Amino acid sequence: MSLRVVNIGELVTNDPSMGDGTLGLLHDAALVVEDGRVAWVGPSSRCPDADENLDAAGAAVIPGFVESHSHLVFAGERAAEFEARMTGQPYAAGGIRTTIAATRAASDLALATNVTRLLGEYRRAGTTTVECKSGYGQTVHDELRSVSIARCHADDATLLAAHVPPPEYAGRADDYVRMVVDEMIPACAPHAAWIDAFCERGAFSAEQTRAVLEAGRAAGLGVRVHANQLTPGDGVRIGVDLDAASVDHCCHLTDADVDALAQSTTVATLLPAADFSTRNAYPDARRLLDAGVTVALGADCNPGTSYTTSMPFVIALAVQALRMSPAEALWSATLGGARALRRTDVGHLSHGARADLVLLDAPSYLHLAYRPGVPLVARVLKA
Ligand SMILES: N=CN[C@@H](CCC(=O)O)C(=O)O
Ligand SMILES: [Zn+2]
Repeated sequence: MSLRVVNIGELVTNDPSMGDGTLGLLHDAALVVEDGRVAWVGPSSRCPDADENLDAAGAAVIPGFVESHSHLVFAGERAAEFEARMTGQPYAAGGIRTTIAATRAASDLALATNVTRLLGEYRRAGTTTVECKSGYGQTVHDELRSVSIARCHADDATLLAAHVPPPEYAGRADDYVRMVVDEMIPACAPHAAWIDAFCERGAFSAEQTRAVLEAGRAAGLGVRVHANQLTPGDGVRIGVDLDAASVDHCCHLTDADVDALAQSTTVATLLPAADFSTRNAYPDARRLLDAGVTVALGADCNPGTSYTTSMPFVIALAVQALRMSPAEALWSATLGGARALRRTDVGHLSHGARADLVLLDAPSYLHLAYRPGVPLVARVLKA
């Protein structure tokens, strides 16, 4: 089964060998998909035949967005906490416990239904690859069902074993970490691809974070970290030490953190929608980019700090608030996300890539940032 997409006004391939600049831009282009993969890319006038035809009518086509950071396995919502924040309360990691209580009380069906609802939102807004974390259970039983639901519905499942010490371990975070290492990781690792921990005041210390990540890595999981979100700390350093695929948030970095990232293969994943919704400091994206760090952008959908699934919104925010160029922002939301998940098959439209295409209701990808808040995703094709 093959499909050809013709009359593409502007095609973003993210392959510099195929077109102009880092985005590998082509104009008046066409693309052929065979068995879910990109089989041919070139000028529309020379496009080979295919079983089916799709006329893009001069619109822009981009790779599907790659979301490398989401928390979709949860019950309930926290609009009241949001209102309190918007009227003066600071965000603190403790709000996570509200969602832990609701998630523990929810059925598997309710949790899975929430995940598929949010994945549908992501898809309609152009996202074709989604990593999904557990983390609102924080018992062996609840993390196991959370990570199993994540694996069943999302592309990549992450065991966020250390999100916040749950209420029954209040004041005993070391005991909680011991339970995670001895019981939770052995039970859950077979169902996940990644281990994650929230290294932050009010969540887990540097030593506790390292213990959880090392145990996850020893169980065969790749490493990712919630690092340096609310305060400066050791999360980035630990992530780089453990060859994390990604350190996420990165709002409070020292020069040493930036240098360490620049000399590593660890991606810095920026989540500006969380900073927008908490009114916290944005990360310094320019400092990271100028130092040569690979930067990804994610929406971080979760009920506490970032209840959005819109990567176009994140791109617009990255351009305005993080001072990224429109091209940098699109790259970071597509191929940057793929790098953060250590995937080579998504985030670009080179020959052989998974055919994840987004047709925009716009002549250029620039409109994603130029027309903020406007639903420009006209059609989404996954594989
Ligand atoms: N930072 C920790 N985890 C989430 C927030 C979770 C919550 O507040 O429920 C985040 O990525 O922003
Ligand atoms: Zn998160």
